[in-house]
Amino acid sequence: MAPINANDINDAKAFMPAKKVLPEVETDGANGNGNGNGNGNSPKGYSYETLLEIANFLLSRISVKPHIGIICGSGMGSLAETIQEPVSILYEDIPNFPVSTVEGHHGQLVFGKINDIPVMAMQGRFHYYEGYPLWKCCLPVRVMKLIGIKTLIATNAAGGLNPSYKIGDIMIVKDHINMMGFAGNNPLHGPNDERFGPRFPPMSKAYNYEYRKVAREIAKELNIDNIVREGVYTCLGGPNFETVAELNMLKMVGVDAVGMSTVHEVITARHCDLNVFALSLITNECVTSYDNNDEANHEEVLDVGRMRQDILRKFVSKLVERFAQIETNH
Ligand SMILES: O=P(O)(O)O[C@@H]1C[C@H](O)[C@@H](CO)O1
Ligand SMILES: Nc1nc2[nH]cnc2c(=O)[nH]1
Repeated sequence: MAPINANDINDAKAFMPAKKVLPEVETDGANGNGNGNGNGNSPKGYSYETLLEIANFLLSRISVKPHIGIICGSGMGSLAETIQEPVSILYEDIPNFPVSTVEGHHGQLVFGKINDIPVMAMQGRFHYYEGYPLWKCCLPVRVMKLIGIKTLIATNAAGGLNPSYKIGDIMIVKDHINMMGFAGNNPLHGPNDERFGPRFPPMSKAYNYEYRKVAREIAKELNIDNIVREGVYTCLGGPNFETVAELNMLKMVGVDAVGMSTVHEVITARHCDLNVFALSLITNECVTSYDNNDEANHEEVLDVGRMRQDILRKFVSKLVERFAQIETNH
């Protein structure tokens, strides 16, 4: 057969069904799996130098370096409202920074103090389902490291899979299952920059044991230990909530709560040696039976965040205070 050329292809288009307009999704320009830098130029993500520029841009706007970084989960942005002497910087004003596209994620960094401890909070995180490759979802974690953060507190909204969990419970994350990583989608995919961390970072102690112990003590002091649990989290790509069969499979492999974030942030944080604490607010009970007519929805997720905001603010304030003490004693 004669070879086809560009004109043949154009002619062929005339016989195709009406063209679908697809949203722009960032890929690495190689295999389209979203692990690359999003501009098609290299599979690496932003260079160390670009991240340093972002960190320096932020440092030029603040007078005190933060020690603890907080990522606010869906509907949990009010955690950043406990920050005293706040300096807020919109994501859209930060060079090379992604922007938030999800309701319940405000889209700004807030610097200041909680209980006199310098902190920075992400009021809004980035998710894979928004079209960002995983490395880009986690870019702020590396920026935190470059700014001088020692400890990351990641919060998220999650569906409760453990049948003993109730809506409004707070689950201290003791471990995760990296489902997206099983399929090869990992924020550390691509060439490794040793300035951040090793090629093969261990993950068996990802969630700091001492922090978890202190968190359980704080829960008792605040008299909320009846709603505080400890369990295993997993992240799926989203944006759809899970099917009954998927949830039953996850339950079988030991998942207690399911969400769409955190795991890749924690991997990135541990890679660059940040201490990690994470918690999930259980915003809905996962539907694991075909007889149950309930359906998960984002409005409910945001409502439960609002309902629990006072307790979460008190809990996180105490965590910040005690984690900072632990770090000074080390
Ligand atoms: O940012 P998080 O993980 O808290 O958000 C969860 C997962 C989805 O983004 C959203 C679903 O309601 O909540
Ligand atoms: N994947 C997932 N994410 C959530 N975020 C809040 N609830 C849920 C849920 O049930 N599933």
